[in-house]
Amino acid sequence: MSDLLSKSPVIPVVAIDNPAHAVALCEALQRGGINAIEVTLRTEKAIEAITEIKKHCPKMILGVGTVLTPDDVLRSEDTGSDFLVSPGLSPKLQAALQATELLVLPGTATPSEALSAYEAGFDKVKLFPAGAVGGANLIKSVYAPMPNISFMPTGGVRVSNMNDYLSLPNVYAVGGTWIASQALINAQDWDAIEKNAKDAMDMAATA
Ligand SMILES: O=C(O)C(=O)C[C@H](O)[C@H](O)COP(=O)(O)O
Repeated sequence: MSDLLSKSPVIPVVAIDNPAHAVALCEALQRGGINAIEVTLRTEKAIEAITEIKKHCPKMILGVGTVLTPDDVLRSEDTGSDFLVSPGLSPKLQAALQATELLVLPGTATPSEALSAYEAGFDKVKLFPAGAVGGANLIKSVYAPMPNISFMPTGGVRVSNMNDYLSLPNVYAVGGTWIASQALINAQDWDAIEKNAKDAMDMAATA
């Protein structure tokens, strides 16, 4: 299960307003070479969109993002998704995340939070909001004292800085909205999303 993300160094973080866009979005990402997606629970129809992807895009590694509550964990499990991502951890959310069989990538912003997440059983965490809390320098600095914890930075990651992160030994992936923004999805600009995906994968190949 922890190898789930090893084939995708880049995770598009998306907010889908219209579930009818979900499959075309995944197909555009896949044409661009990306086979993983994190669909956030930020929109009203997010669960419907996730269900569409699960049904029609079996090769997509499917994550649910913006998981904030125990109820979000249960709703996400019901969709048959592969992994869960949260922007942070609270005691109640942590207990619910410890109870799931799914791969969990909890949000952390400091070394202490990363250590707490590790103690709770999570050795792959997300660093959020990465750019605002120290970026690649922060992740680089914590490698020596905490080499067993690895990070997926999100928040301020773009094609121009993604390799600052991916070149570090304790980064397993980068995530972000720049590949498939809500505006591009709503405009159904699949060509632009395919190009952004391809550019990101081409960049990742040189990390
Ligand atoms: O809500 C969540 O659970 C998230 O996953 C947060 C997102 O990862 C960031 O908001 C992405 O930030 P940008 O790529 O800078 O737009």
